[in-house]
Amino acid sequence: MTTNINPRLTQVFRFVRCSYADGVAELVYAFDHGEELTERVTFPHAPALPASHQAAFDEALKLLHLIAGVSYYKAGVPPRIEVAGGPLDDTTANLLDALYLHGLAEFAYRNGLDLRGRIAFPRLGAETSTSSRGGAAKPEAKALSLPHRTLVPIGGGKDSLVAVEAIKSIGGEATAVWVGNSPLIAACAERTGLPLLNIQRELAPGLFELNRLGAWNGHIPVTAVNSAILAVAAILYGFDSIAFANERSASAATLEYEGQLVNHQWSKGYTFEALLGDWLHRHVAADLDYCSLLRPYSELAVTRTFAKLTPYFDAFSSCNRNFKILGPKPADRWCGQCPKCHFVFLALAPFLAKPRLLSIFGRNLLDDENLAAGFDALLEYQDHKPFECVGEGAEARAAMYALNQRSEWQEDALVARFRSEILPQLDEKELAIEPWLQPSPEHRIPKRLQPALAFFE
Ligand SMILES: CC(=O)N[C@H]1[C@@H](OP(=O)(O)OP(=O)(O)OC[C@H]2O[C@@H](n3ccc(=O)[nH]c3=O)[C@H](O)[C@@H]2O)O[C@H](CO)[C@@H](O)[C@@H]1O[C@H](C)C(=O)N[C@@H](C)C(=O)N[C@@H](CCC(=O)O)C(=O)O
Ligand SMILES: Nc1ncnc2c1ncn2[C@@H]1O[C@H](COP(=O)(O)OP(=O)(O)OP(=O)(O)O)[C@@H](O)[C@H]1O
Repeated sequence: MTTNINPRLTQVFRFVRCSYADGVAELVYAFDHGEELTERVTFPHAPALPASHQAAFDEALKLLHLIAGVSYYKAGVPPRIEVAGGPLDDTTANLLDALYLHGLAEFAYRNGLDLRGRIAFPRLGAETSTSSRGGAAKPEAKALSLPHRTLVPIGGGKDSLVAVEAIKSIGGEATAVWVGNSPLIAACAERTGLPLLNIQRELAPGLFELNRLGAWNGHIPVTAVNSAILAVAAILYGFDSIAFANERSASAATLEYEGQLVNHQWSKGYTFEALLGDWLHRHVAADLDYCSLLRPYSELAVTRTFAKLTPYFDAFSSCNRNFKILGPKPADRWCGQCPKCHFVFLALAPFLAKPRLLSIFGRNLLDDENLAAGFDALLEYQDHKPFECVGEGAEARAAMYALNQRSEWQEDALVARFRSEILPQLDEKELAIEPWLQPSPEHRIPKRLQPALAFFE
């Protein structure tokens, strides 16, 4: 299909319509009056929806349409946004304005764009005074008596597997769910021993055509898209909670640029979690909880816990090169070249026997001088943190410092380089690993799941 317009030259991005039938959601978008772009999400073995759940389902589907539009909007970033159903209430417009601005901040930074003041979802009462915009705050939606069971999304990496085992440790009823057709994620999901749910997502083919025509391109907040898909799934299949595995460190910005914080992982952060969690309570169901089970923990606290989960060692991978839709994937599960491989190696090293770690990665990344620049960026030494899902610079430094004190690591090329070149510029009092292992009190985990936090002690 050709869309034969250059989206960079368009004036309006249109949320045209969304529909659902027989397990398939269709989400339709267009630029100006150009050809329609249709994304499809397929829910397997979808049960019939009880009439009492229809309104909640429609709200969740509408939000999925609005959130998934970010993949297409970014191709042109035109000055105006139109929503077929009409203007949005304030909470919905606030959620979307924030998601598109912050979730596309890396995209904007890398393309030299400034989206501030450009993204404005149409909102009720916007044409009248600002103080009365959107009318009175919407009360909570009614509770749907959703079954006490949890959707646990699986990403193929360590974090979601830790969340699975934490829920299993309290005998919680849970289903391992994943979006897309990655065999690696499927293998991890199967390894959990939980019931499985694999939802398919097909981007509009026209997007790839737009990319070939020179559309704007770059990172999108994919966790928000997956979250909205799972909110629809929770109502459809009957789950009262969605427990992501987004660690505390995900809220930390990658860099600051002209007064704006740019966070590659924005939709994994706490601000988005709170916005979406509150929105679901108000618009969908008072008893549908959206949270991250790992929110109190740093990356290092998570890797310490994961280091005990040996049955997953030959199945998991955090290397995002495995998850590309197009293009080559690594020959084995770890490419060894990307920031995720570097960070996970470094963050697991203080908690795993060295031979075990080397057998997971097939090599010793800390003994390879060619990788110095990659590890420097993780330490925020002469560079900013990479645009990837990696921990904070300070926790990477704490991990490296811990290795520098271990005889089995001390002589490896990049640990020795840390000692001679970087350490003299640091304050050793700030390099202890222990503070990173302490949980923070900030989280939105529902009472029913809170006992699972004991798994991290
Ligand atoms: C796998 C990956 O890292 N992909 C990023 C990469 O995309 P690339 O062009 O190399 O290949 P594809 O992933 O195959 O994508 C093809 C095109 O499709 C567009 N696209 C893809 C998925 C989607 O949901 N919407 C889309 O519009 C994409 O723009 C490509 O042109 O580079 C892209 C540009 O920087 C990234 O956007 C791709 O990231 C994927 C959306 C992705 O799934 N990435 C996750 C592995 C990821 O980064 N997760 C973050 C979550 C952060 C968050 O806030 O959600 C993380 O773990 O930190
Ligand atoms: N394809 C997917 N389907 C459903 N959820 C996903 C998918 N990819 C990632 N997620 C979820 O998004 C969250 C963030 O992903 P992330 O990549 O950080 O986690 P991970 O893959 O479990 O661990 P790691 O950080 O080691 O890669 C996790 O809860 C993960 O389960």
